[in-house]
Amino acid sequence: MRFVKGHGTENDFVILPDPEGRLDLSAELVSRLCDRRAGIGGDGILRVVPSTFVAEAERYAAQAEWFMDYRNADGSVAEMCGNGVRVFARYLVDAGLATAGEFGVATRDGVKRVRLGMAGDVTVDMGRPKILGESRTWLNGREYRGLNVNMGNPHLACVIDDPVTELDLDAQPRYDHAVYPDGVNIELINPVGDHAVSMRVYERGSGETRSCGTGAVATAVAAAYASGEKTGVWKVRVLGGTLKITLDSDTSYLTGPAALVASGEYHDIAI
Ligand SMILES: N[C@@H](CCC[C@H](N)C(=O)O)C(=O)O
Repeated sequence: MRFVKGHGTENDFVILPDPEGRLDLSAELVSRLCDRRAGIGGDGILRVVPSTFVAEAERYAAQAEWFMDYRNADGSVAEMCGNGVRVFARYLVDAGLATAGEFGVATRDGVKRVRLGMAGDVTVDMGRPKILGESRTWLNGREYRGLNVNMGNPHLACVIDDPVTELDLDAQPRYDHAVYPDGVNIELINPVGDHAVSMRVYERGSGETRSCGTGAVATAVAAAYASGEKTGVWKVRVLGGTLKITLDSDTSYLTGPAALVASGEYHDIAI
């Protein structure tokens, strides 16, 4: 199985080119690939498949030739991945499957427009964040309140007073299952300056990661909400770097680096 390894602010992915739509990705295979000791290692998988070959993406084929089939490291399926789309776009351009400039990528949350040059940052139009109220999480013996933000996938974005650097995110923080029946990505946020925040994230299906693009947009939404704003540009510092989020009145943009770092062949040895 051919693979390429890439990351966006150290949110890392195994990219699997599947031009003929032949790969059968079971949850077990995904978790073996993402295993950091016995596999290639990654927070998730990006299967690159023509939209016309996938029932759930066929309707997007006219606007987006390629479908990003995203899987979390535990094998679960997610609707969207913001850093993943940026890395996916970088891969398409690098592999000669798309031309630098602007184009659409099909995802389970619809078509995302990406903008990139031959090198440098990648910007994605992430759509309008949906604020669905407030909710709570419990970790390290504390309760934190936050905003329920849907970016195609579910988020709980909490601006907190405790320093995020001191949180223990080894285990899944508890959350309200009635609000999030399909699980949730949880962001813990400290303001660190004018329109600048520091964020750590516990991702559904992957555990703590060094960055999360959809989570960074949810973070900017929560930070803006906390300061009574609706639009503006926010810097979100994550463990793996910095992302720029632009909140417009009718959409949001995620900008940051995307790098391809290795390629090779995977030999699946199920033990
Ligand atoms: N890291 C991603 C989000 C990946 C999906 C998430 N874990 C979920 O299950 O919703 C990003 O950059 O947005």
